[in-house]
Amino acid sequence: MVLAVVPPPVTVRVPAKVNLHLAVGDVRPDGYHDLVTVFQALSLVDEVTVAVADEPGVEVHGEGADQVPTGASNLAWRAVQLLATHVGKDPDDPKVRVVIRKAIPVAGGMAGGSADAAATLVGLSALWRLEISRDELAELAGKLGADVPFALYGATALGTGRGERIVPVLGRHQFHWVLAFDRRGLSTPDVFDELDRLRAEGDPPRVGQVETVLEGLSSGDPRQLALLLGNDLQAAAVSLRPNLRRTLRAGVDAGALAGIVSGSGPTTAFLCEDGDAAVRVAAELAGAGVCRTVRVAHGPVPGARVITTEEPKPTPPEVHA
Ligand SMILES: C[C@@](CO)(OP(=O)(O)O)[C@H](O)COP(=O)(O)OP(=O)(O)OC[C@H]1O[C@@H](n2ccc(N)nc2=O)[C@H](O)[C@@H]1O
Ligand SMILES: Nc1ncnc2c1ncn2[C@@H]1O[C@H](COP(=O)(O)OP(=O)(O)O)[C@@H](O)[C@H]1O
Repeated sequence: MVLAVVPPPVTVRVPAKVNLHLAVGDVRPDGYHDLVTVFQALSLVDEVTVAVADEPGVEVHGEGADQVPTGASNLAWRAVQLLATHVGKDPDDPKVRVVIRKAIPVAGGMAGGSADAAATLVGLSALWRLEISRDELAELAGKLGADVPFALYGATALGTGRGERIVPVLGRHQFHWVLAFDRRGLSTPDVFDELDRLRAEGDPPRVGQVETVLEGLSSGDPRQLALLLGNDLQAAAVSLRPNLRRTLRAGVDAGALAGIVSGSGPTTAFLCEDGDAAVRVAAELAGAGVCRTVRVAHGPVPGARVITTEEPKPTPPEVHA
């Protein structure tokens, strides 16, 4: 008698990111821009469960689920196909179901789709019991999108190249954030295009040196860090969504130390003095009517990691003669 053991589903928790510093170079021949960025992973997380299934596919629930494709263009599904190909499985019949529970706003500049892809890579590595290092997964992740490798590592990190080359930034200080979600998302390529347009017409502001931001981080003083936050894409995001100017002002009026557009936006992120201040700022910002939803978060937090693996449940015994 042989027991056919189906491996149990694997659930992975994966963080959103904010860019504390985002310096954007000129557009390259491949359409990408060279970046120098400092990512921080925040306690706003998606959860992704991967399971062996006869009916493969992706299900999406939660924040913005109706705006996320469930077919082949879902970034998590592209991660399934890429990893399957990499390890010699059939990418068109991977026998996997992916269930995504979203809290990260869709097209919000917080890398939610990238997070789901990174979580899928980590989940499948556990489900398929692959001997594969984080660095090898990061190589694959970079093929899925510029932001995907960071979601594997989490914490705070320096990103260069397209943003996919990651070096950890050490530090033990926690920072407290308020996040304001806008009513609709913004397309990342549209925001980069808008920056190119603004630069062709004039001279939108450019962020300073990354070294000063790294010093601000290591001081652990949110007041110092607040002075150093900067994002070259902010002018472009505000140009496409002028209402963000009002949101940024409202956050500071509510008591935040500084506000910034997160990545390509339109989510705005407000750095606060401490956790209590963040709760107060969130309450006041929510009452100001300048955004759809407000969340409190802290960072840095770890990257994509498995949170549950139930004991294997044997299927009813199959008797082989
Ligand atoms: C802007 C950032 C900042 O962290 O984050 P988001 O705001 O999207 O979360 C990232 O660079 C987004 O990374 P990601 O969303 O993974 O980008 P990709 O899918 O690789 O690229 C989408 C498109 O964005 C533009 N793009 C992206 C990265 C980069 N370094 N230069 C670019 O010009 C290109 O037009 C590209 O076709
Ligand atoms: N798993 C996913 N979660 C969210 N968005 C996804 C996913 N797969 C594909 N997308 C698409 O990717 C686009 C960018 O989404 P997202 O990663 O949330 O935003 P951003 O690039 O601004 O951080 C969205 O328009 C969405 O339709």
